Amino acid sequence: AATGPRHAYAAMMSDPVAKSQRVLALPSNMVPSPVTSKGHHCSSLSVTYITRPKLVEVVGGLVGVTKLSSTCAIPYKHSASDEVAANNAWLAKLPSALASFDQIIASAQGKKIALFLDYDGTLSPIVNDPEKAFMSPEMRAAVKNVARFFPTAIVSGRSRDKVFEFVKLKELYYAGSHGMDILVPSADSKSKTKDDREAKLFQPAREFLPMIIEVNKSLVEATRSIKGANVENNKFCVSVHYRNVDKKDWKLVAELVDNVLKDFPRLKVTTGRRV
Ligand SMILES: O=P(O)(O)OC[C@H]1O[C@H](O[C@H]2O[C@H](CO)[C@@H](O)[C@H](O)[C@H]2O)[C@H](O)[C@@H](O)[C@@H]1O
Repeated sequence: AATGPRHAYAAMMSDPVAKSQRVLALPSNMVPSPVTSKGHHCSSLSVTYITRPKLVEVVGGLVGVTKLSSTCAIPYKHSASDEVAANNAWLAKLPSALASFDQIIASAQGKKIALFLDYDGTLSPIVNDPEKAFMSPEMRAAVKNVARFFPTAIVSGRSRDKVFEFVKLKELYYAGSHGMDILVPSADSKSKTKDDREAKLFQPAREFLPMIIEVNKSLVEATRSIKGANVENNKFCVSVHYRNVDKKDWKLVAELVDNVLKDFPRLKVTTGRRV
């Protein structure tokens, strides 16, 4: 198993026909683990073999649906040229992985593969109401399919429960609250040890929960008078949405948030898409 990947890679490099026919040897998990019919779990090392065409088919299927989802985004309510410029600068710095798909597949040969997916704007289109950011059945099927071959995680700023409510796939890893709430999927029910069977939970910021509840309350109060502002409790973090706020009040929303945060010096403010 240890030398398999290197041999497969060498074969593909030296033989052009092999590029489309030989198998890739892929260790099956981020953490060494056997692959079961129901997913991945952590107990011993094994290798999953997947052909290059299959790899392209599986990951390409997901990429295809993701492209559809990305282009379905509802047009922004407030168009602004400075925002377009900022977006272009961001894309220049971090070009879309979708444009380099072939390159990614080529460099994946013989490597241990795990998929980390964002939810909003990746698996679901951006919409004005965060409660309605639904995933299409086609996207769910594509994610389910890749998770059969690779450990697949969804990393989101949302609460883990909320993401699961949208995605509904038990075999995935979920990292909610920007990674502060991680759930490792439970293993096959036939697993020998109780530890193996139970899903594993990592919540390194648990001590901050009372503080987050308090900050959520203060933010709701502070933004109450701003039409269109919406506070979303994401368990270990809080989002203040301004997508539906009149553009002239965006600065005010930012000031109100900063003002509340002065009382919580241990918390950090980050920004996202109209959030
Ligand atoms: O880091 P992310 O996983 O991308 O999370 C960032 C925020 O995602 C969600 O908001 C975004 O999607 C909404 C639904 O399409 C949209 O209305 C909003 O404007 C976007 O910012 C989520 O609702 C937030 O809590 C997250 O902070």
